[in-house]
Amino acid sequence: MVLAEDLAKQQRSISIAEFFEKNKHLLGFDSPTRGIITTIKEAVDNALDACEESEVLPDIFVGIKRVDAEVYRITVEDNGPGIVPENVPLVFGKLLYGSRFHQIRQSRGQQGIGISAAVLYAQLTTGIPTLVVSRTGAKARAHRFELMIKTETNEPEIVSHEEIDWDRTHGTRIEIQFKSTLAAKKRLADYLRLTAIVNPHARITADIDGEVTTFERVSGEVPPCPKPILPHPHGIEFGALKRIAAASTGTVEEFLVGSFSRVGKKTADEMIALAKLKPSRKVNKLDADELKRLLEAMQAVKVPAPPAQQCLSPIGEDLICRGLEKEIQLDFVKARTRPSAVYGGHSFIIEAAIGYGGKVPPEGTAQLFRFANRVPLLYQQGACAITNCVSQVNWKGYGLSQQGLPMGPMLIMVHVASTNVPFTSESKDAVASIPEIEREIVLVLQELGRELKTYLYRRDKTKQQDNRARAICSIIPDIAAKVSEIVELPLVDTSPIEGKIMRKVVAKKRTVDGKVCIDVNNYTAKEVPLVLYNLSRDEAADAVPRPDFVDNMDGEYNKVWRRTLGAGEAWQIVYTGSGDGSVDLRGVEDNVKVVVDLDV
Ligand SMILES: Nc1ncnc2c1ncn2[C@@H]1O[C@H](COP(=O)(O)OP(=O)(O)OP(=O)(O)O)[C@@H](O)[C@H]1O
Repeated sequence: MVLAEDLAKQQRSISIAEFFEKNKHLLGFDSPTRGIITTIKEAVDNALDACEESEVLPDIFVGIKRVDAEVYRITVEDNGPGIVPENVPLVFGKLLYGSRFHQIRQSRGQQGIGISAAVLYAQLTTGIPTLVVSRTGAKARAHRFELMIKTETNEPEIVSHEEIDWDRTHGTRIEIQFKSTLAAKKRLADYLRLTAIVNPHARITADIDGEVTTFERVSGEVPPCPKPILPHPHGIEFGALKRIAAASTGTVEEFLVGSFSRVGKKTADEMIALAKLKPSRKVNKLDADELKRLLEAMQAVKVPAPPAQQCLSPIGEDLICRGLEKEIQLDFVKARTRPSAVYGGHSFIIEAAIGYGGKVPPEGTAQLFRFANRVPLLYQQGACAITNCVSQVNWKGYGLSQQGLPMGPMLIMVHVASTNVPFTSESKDAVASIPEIEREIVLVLQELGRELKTYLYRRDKTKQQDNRARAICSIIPDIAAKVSEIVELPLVDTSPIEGKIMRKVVAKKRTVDGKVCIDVNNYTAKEVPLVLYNLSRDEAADAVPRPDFVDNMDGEYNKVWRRTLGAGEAWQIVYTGSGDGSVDLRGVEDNVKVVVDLDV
């Protein structure tokens, strides 16, 4: 039998770095393929957080380069505030070291593990130290470090350190090398695209093994950096209360007013009375029983919700739509930002959007984009409360078929913004099932579902009317020809009649001065888009609307529109006015027609 004394010889404390070296899957490093994505995600999250904190428009470079058969070098460079040289080794060489863990506000990073876990993974797979260059401003020189982590002690090991010249005035560059593959290229591209959608103020340039893509920003405004708030009395637990009470020197009343958000003198007195304490008692002298009573009273007394506008930074409906439309061509897109709500004393806001049609693949279930604090969640979709909520909604009621998720050319985006996103694990892949959060997600999806239903109804109705009108219009020229033959009068132009029936201007193609032109005749328009469709639907769907068409208008309003079209192109302009117009269609294949839609 093993004696307690024998066991005692084997018992020793475990450093956090040793623990995560063995359990790297808990941090999102379960496979070499995933390692690349997790590393980039952690570094880009940090870059975006840092830029937001210093109110800089992020300009982020992400590079992946194969340097050996199985070894990849990952580079992430930002134009953030940089990191002071004394802290660089701790930020990258020590797990559980960070600036956000103790703050109650929305941020991408929460735990202080992310980037050091990537450094740990690199040294585990290749043994190569991580290179960090950081500069804090024009007056300071850049510092270049080669770093590793001493796993037994969870302390940084500085392999080299020197001051260098760097053409960036402020920012941070990190280069990590580890064993991996580029098997997850598509997922990586998805991650970058989704990051760009929810960070419309960021420019991200990615060089993935020589393939360069730039995600341009659609907004030139840095979102306001969420401000930290004090804990809410409804979100505090006994251990935390005991710790902060022991560190305070004032009276119970001063403690309540000074240490918690939304607690004024009146609320504090109510709590104190309910806990049967004297307001003048020193808070650090309360015994365990008194603290328990105080906690119960703090949670029983009604307190307004935490100040969400201050500590949260939702993206906003307009920017969500613009972000989605920039990356994905859609026929319909609507976004909603719910009012702030609270779970367990933590503020949160749910935002969501639905996109339909356009270039979204029509087969299969809807694409679901999940985000938490502006970070895309790429793994564990099935284990996430967001997925659950999407499946809970009765999409059939909104005219869609459903197999868990709704079916069809649809995308659903849900963003949970909170001072404390409840993740199911440290790898921050899935949102835990919290009834208050789930309720808000379902509500916002139902709101958007109703909007989508209205859109689909109108679209189907218009399609039906169009089909009928088209059937009638197709026989009008024949009738006109027959009538002109019978009455022996010249053939009249029936296009205005066809236009009236179709509630569109039907254009006629003709040749003027050797140029193929399309005339757009006799209509009265308010603000109408002129759409040039190639009859091949696929080609038309591929063509990008070109607002620059307007620049090519000759004269004012109802004059001639001229623009040379390439084969297979479709352009859209907004035209205000009425009258005749013609479009120069030199070089266009024969199968182009012009339709001015009047019912928009
Ligand atoms: N590029 C950067 N620019 C400025 N500061 C940075 C940068 N990267 C990291 N930091 C600082 O280093 C700290 C630790 O980063 P780390 O990624 O380990 O944790 P985190 O982002 O706080 O939380 P999480 O573990 O949830 O990602 C951050 O809190 C931040 O203060």
